[in-house]
Amino acid sequence: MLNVQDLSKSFSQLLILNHLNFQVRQGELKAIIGPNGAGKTTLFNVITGRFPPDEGKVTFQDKDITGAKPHQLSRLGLARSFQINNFFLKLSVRQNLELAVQSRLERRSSIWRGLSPADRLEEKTDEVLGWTGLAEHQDRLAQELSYGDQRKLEIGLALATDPALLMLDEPTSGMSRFESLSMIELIQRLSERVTIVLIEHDIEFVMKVSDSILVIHYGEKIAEGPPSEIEANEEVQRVYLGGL
Ligand SMILES: Nc1ncnc2c1ncn2[C@@H]1O[C@H](COP(=O)(O)OP(=O)(O)OP(=O)(O)O)[C@@H](O)[C@H]1O
Repeated sequence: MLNVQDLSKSFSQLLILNHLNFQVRQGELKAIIGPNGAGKTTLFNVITGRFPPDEGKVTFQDKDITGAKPHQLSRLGLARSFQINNFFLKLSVRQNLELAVQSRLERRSSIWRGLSPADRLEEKTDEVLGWTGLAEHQDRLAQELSYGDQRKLEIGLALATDPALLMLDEPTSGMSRFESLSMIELIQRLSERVTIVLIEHDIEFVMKVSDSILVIHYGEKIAEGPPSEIEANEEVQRVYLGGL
């Protein structure tokens, strides 16, 4: 589904991504881990068109998306959820989701089986509220949500565009243990219906949910494989995990 080939990126002559290669298969949950400053967020930024790469190529569903802008990627079915709040604080949860659904419906009218536009909007918004577990909060203003629920709303906004691939940057960061557990449960549920690439620091979580893990260090791939292989990899233990 996603193919990253020989991707490099420097800032001020400092090499942040160093000839990275990896693939994400349809249906897989791939985690990207590595120490602070390893280049994980930069990798997301380059894949999702925030910065162009210096070298290399990214293809998504066999289309070259190197340097494509976020709105073009969203149209193709690649959505990214941010660490920052990307929604309207003074609109309700439902209104925020409706705006995101609307932008997608205008482009994907063929999949909606002859329902009226209002019914389609309602159906899809209800679906996203159900997936994210936010139905009971749908009439609350986004600013009134707990931090954990705001992060779920972020994911809901990405889901509202019906992505084939969802990219999540540290979805549990800053959360309480309780909020993290609820987020982990959500991501496990979502991974049954959408391909996910996840940057995450919580190793226990990563080991539990991932099909495949990519480990980067100083912008280079040092290991890639299923959790059992990563856990047993000596270089990974040395540079990152501190002996699992
Ligand atoms: N826009 C930018 N301009 C200059 N340097 C940048 C920019 N973005 C990132 N960097 C640098 O690139 C390096 C990698 O940062 P990045 O945020 O990608 O790492 P990370 O692996 O996501 O780290 P963390 O786990 O701490 O979030 C850092 O040294 C950072 O200062």
